[in-house]
Amino acid sequence: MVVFSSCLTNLILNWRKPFVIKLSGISKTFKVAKRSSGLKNAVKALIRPTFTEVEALRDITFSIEPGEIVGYIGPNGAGKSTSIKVMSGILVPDRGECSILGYTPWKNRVEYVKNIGVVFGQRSQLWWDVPVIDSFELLRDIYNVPQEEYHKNLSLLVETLDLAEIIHTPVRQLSLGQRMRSEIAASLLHSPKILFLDEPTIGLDAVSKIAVRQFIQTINKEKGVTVILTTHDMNDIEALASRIIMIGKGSLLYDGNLQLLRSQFGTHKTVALDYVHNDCKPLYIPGVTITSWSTDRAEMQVDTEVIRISDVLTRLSNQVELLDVTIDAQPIDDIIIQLYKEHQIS
Ligand SMILES: Nc1ncnc2c1ncn2[C@@H]1O[C@H](COP(=O)(O)OP(=O)(O)OP(=O)(O)O)[C@@H](O)[C@H]1O
Repeated sequence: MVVFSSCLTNLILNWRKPFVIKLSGISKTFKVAKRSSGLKNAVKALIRPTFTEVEALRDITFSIEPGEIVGYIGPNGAGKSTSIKVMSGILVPDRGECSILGYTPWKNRVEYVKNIGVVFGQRSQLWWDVPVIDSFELLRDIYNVPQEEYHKNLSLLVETLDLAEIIHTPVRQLSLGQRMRSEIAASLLHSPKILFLDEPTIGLDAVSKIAVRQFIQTINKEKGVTVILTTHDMNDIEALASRIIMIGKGSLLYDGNLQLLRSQFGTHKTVALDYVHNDCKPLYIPGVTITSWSTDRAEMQVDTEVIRISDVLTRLSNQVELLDVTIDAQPIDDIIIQLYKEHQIS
């Protein structure tokens, strides 16, 4: 299994480090009513309902240090949102322990939530019909934020998230990107130490995505906020997270460094060559898959576990006069898909 050695190494390395988040053996099963189509079956289900169980989380264990940005990834239905709900105290797990800043999230909830911020990209914590600023003021009162702290945070958030022009607009009139920036601001008004972001860039255009990413980096660097980020966008992960935790079908599949994941699993490189006009046919080289070949340019995938790039170039330079070479690492998306396939969770 790939939970693997890096997981074990992490556990050993982190043995004595302080943790802000520690999950140990967290499991959660949902009981779902079975429904078949047709009126007869609907009546039957009403009289004698039958249930099936969905194991959303199975024995999830990991720890996170203060100031980390962790990418929490996995395919649809993997259990990411369920994990975030457990960590933010919305859901109580069936088994296992969870300690966040010394709190058990689903106990002492009122005190606990003063320390965390949560953004669900698909749901809003803002009041739909009132201007953004009114929601902010309500949240200030709910979290009991002192006036001075509130105003300091508000002006910083308005400036960095570019909210000045939309703060008096009712939420229902905002674009998705404007709403998301307001949601993120709302989650930070009470100066939380930990921020849970569940798909914060979903549906955003490229400019808004970059703005959200830059902001996450800023609050992490300048305020030391620990960030747990779930996303399907690997660009978010590459831009923000040096560590990823990957789950699939409720189980932990990988916990480790993004670069390590690349070097362990990213064994394919894309090589493009430009050469002096030449009519020769492509060479067969084990470990090399030619994806295009013309009289002055060739593109290929090289499996670096089979052959080194330098050996490929030496063999090809015997055949053509090289003008230019471009080598691209395997995109992280491909590596992730490969891992999902290996675990049969795609
Ligand atoms: N309230 C619920 N009742 C029943 N089943 C649920 C409930 N919430 C989640 N599940 C199930 O638990 C599993 C994990 O769901 P979860 O929403 O945590 O996945 P996810 O990784 O966040 O997926 P996505 O990327 O699609 O948002 C899924 O099979 C889902 O159908």
